[in-house]
Amino acid sequence: MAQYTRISGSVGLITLKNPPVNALSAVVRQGIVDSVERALGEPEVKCLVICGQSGKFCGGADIREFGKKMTGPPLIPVFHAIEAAAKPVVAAIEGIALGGGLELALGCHYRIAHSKAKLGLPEVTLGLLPAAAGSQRLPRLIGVPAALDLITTGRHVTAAEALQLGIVDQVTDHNTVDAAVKFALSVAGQSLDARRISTFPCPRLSNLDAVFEAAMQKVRQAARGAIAPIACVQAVRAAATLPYAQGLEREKELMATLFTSGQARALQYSFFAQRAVGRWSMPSGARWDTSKPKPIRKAAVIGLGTMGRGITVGLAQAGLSVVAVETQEKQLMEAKQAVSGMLERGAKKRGVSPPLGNISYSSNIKTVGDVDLVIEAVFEDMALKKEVFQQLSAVCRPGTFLCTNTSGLDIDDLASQTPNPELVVGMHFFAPAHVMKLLEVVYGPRSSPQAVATAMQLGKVIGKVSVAVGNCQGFVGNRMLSPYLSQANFLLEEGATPEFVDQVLEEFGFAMGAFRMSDLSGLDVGWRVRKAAGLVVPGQPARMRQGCRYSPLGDLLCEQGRFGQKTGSGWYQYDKPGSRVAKPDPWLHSFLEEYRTRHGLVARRIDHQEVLERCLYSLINEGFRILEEGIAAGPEDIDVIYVLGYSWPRHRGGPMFYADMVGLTRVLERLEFYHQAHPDVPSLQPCNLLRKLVASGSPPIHRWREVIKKVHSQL
Ligand SMILES: CCCCCCC/C=C/C(=O)SCCNC(=O)CCNC(=O)[C@H](O)C(C)(C)COP(=O)(O)OP(=O)(O)OC[C@H]1O[C@@H](n2cnc3c(N)ncnc32)[C@H](O)[C@@H]1OP(=O)(O)O
Repeated sequence: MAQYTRISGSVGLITLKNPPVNALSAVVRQGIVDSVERALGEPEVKCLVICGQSGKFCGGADIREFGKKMTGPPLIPVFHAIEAAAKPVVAAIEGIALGGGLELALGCHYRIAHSKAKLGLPEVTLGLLPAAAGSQRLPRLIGVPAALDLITTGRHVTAAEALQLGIVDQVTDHNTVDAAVKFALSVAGQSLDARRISTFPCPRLSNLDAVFEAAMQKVRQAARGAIAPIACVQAVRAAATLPYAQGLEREKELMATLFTSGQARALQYSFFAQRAVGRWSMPSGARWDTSKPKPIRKAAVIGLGTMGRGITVGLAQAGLSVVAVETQEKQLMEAKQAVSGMLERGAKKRGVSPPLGNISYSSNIKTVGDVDLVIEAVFEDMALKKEVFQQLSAVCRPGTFLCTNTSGLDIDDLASQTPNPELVVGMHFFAPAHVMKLLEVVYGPRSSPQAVATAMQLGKVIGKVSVAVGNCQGFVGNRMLSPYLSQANFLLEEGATPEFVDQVLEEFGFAMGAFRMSDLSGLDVGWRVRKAAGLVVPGQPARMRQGCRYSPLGDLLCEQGRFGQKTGSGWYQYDKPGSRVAKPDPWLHSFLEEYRTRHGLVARRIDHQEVLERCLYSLINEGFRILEEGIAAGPEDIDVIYVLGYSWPRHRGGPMFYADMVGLTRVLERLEFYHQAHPDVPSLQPCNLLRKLVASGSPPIHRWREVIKKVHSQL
């Protein structure tokens, strides 16, 4: 609702009340209309202030109303009524003014913000554009280049930047409503002619075409197929070239296309999925709301390689006290220098001082005796990790949580090295660990709910989106990647090139195709895992392992020392080791031809559809197996992992959402087709849960949990 009160007799105060973020639901919109009408009708009222309750101005349109039947007054006429008011209306912005929230403020005559407030038009991140006249008012207020930046990126700006850009008129460190009331009284009675943004001409640009061409090129490059950023540029162009009313029409047309698009659905699903993963549950019945985390004040990181350094930076930046341990003095000194550099660069960017004092460095593992939680981040080698866990068990005080940063090793096996396996959880960070948003929190069969809750909470404290998953080979992310990469390799055997496979996957929206990604992360990483799994043993049949098809192509490249970017060659060639520019490699093409000849394989023409379906559907099929086994609690967990950790295009929601969009029947049929053609590839065999979902009439993704529950109860 919107509550109307009077302050100091002559100020009408409208307070938006719709927890948690005062979104502009139908009731709130109606409340604003009624309150404005009332205030304008009261002769004693000289001016109005609009604010939000609980220190939050407004989080924008109510996203939960999208896709439902529209009720209540539409936003544009509401904002026009405010702008047209004959009494000054001041927005008192505390906390947030986002999307429709900022558009509401732009409809007001003045804007006062608290110094800690964040403002922005993030609609593009939901597959939309600021279609409550934001795309038309903002460029008129702050000019085209700045408006293009804000609207196409959706970034939030601080109150200080908003003041500099001219979005707000005043910033206060004190009570914002008091400041707004005082301000409103000071301007009451003055002419409002120069305060109605819709009447402003858009600031002229001499190089208008060049500015929009550059903006379009920039968003096309960054968008990877997303349509909303392009529509945002078109809407701002309308503001720059058309009268306000016509610009508004164009905004409406563009929004109509976006509003019902699959991309908007996917992005809005992704928004809620990222919040839903915080409400985790385990097959044992333990849940986020019944498991209390222990507060972590002091943590230790063991092993200061690339991952350990990133984790140390993340913890220190979040204000925790960190003991950083590396047993070799030389490496310790190098790590200290690197970590300090990362902290200094990060602090410079954020305009704060680097939290160097939060970290103490040591070459002695015994110095971790008084920490609340340890994150072991030594080399990915089970024997080494076991040794470290045994040492930790001896030196840590009772009750210390022991976490391992691993991308796939058995958490339970590691836990068995300690007298308290209930305190052990996996924390799978993604490189670079201080930047990447995703954290897989892996529980073993003996991990206590409190250990999981503590790791999830710590993830939140250091700014990660944490997803709780069960213990299995590769956990969720890497387990699903395995069939995807296998298919990519099989396609090479059958006649495709790395360039073609990558082109198809990048056109789908991945930042990098399977082969460019492997070159970046290093081919030796997978080689080591395959060796440990007993797959790379001399004397084995070349293309079969345990009765299943196997491609040794990656192993053969590694045997040649081709580890990817770091060695200057892998699936592609590079100018020099470490270079990032991948070029097609004639050597690789002849190598593939020789390989096919040696194994009697005849190259055939492979089309886009086959590449996409075999790579993506095998990955999705593994996702269904993971749900069936209870390794992930719901499809949202998998989708968040893929969007945040594996560069799955956000506007496609994630693999499980994509399967829902394609249609489960279609996914099942195509998997059956490919499995018939490749019976020796078990990952193409449709899994039981997928069949059950199709047999249940292919319910939409938000109802899959009901079917999953039934499948689990039958086990
Ligand atoms: C019908 C046609 C209308 C056309 C209008 C077109 C023009 C306007 C479009 C818009 O305004 S679209 C919305 C733009 N706003 C946003 O994108 C903001 C989204 N929210 C956020 O970024 C964050 O939630 C926040 C506001 C910065 C707060 O972050 P915080 O970390 O503090 O909390 P969260 O866990 O993220 O959120 C808490 C809770 O609130 C729900 N929520 C947040 N924003 C909205 C919203 N705009 N509508 C509905 N619900 C919202 C969020 O989902 C969380 O709830 P749970 O999911 O955990 O239950």
